[in-house]
Amino acid sequence: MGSCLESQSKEQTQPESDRTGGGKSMEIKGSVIIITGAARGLGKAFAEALLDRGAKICVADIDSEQGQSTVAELQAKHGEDSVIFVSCNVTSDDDFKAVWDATVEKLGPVNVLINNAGIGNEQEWDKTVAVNLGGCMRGTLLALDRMGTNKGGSGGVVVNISSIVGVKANPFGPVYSATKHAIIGLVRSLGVSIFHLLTYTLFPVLYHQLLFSKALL
Ligand SMILES: NC(=O)C1=CN([C@@H]2O[C@H](COP(=O)(O)OP(=O)(O)OC[C@H]3O[C@@H](n4cnc5c(N)ncnc54)[C@H](O)[C@@H]3O)[C@@H](O)[C@H]2O)C=CC1
Ligand SMILES: CCCCCC(=O)/C=C/C=C\C/C=C\C/C=C\CCCC(=O)O
Repeated sequence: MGSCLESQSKEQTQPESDRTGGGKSMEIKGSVIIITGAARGLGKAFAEALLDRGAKICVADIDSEQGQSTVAELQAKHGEDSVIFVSCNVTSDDDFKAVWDATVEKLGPVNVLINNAGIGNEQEWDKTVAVNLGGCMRGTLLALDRMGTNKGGSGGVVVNISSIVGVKANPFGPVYSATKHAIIGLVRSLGVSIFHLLTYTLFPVLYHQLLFSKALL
């Protein structure tokens, strides 16, 4: 974390209302947005809503078949230049960097990263930590490196997807719940210590999707 906290003293004097990194208000139209885990579910819904508002989207997902199918569907509605698919396992530094580079090359400089990819495997708990928490940490630190005003970037926005069980206990899924609590700790701590980017956390409650349906069967 050392490098991302460089030269914070100047930014710490910024007023709370001016923490977009670049100090500019956010315009969705024309923004370039990477969404992890957007092949389906909530991530796909974010992509649809943002495309409707004029953003350009990179769908970054480990499921290439579903990701390509989703992007074909979205391109049919919004055009080939508006949305791309890049294969990405969020537990891999190399994959994340390749997604960033491909997005810049095909869509332009990135303005927003949405760390949405998540799993709920309580048995293989280390995988759940690696994807849910590791994916958010890796993406947030990469975004700071690529967009941070302290690194010569223009600033930007990172949105990390937590959950209602990130603020409430969930005895049926303690590992999943712990990762969602940790995401809030990450964003809270970044929010008070560095202003090179604007960071948000979302707390969805329940959205019908495949994995959750399977978990209930
Ligand atoms: N569905 C819900 O009601 C809620 C969901 N959430 C959170 O929202 C996010 C999305 O959830 P859903 O859309 O429901 O899940 P989903 O299971 O429908 O979609 C998850 C997506 O992430 C992808 N993915 C999984 N592992 C990956 C990896 N290692 N690298 C890249 N992509 C990977 C999957 O291929 C899939 O496309 C998750 O972080 C979840 O914890 C939070 C609260 C409620
Ligand atoms: C009352 C439980 C509310 C859980 C809200 C939530 O975060 C739901 C997420 C659903 C899917 C997320 C994607 C992958 C995780 C799969 C299952 C998680 C099951 C939730 C749990 O074990 O806590």
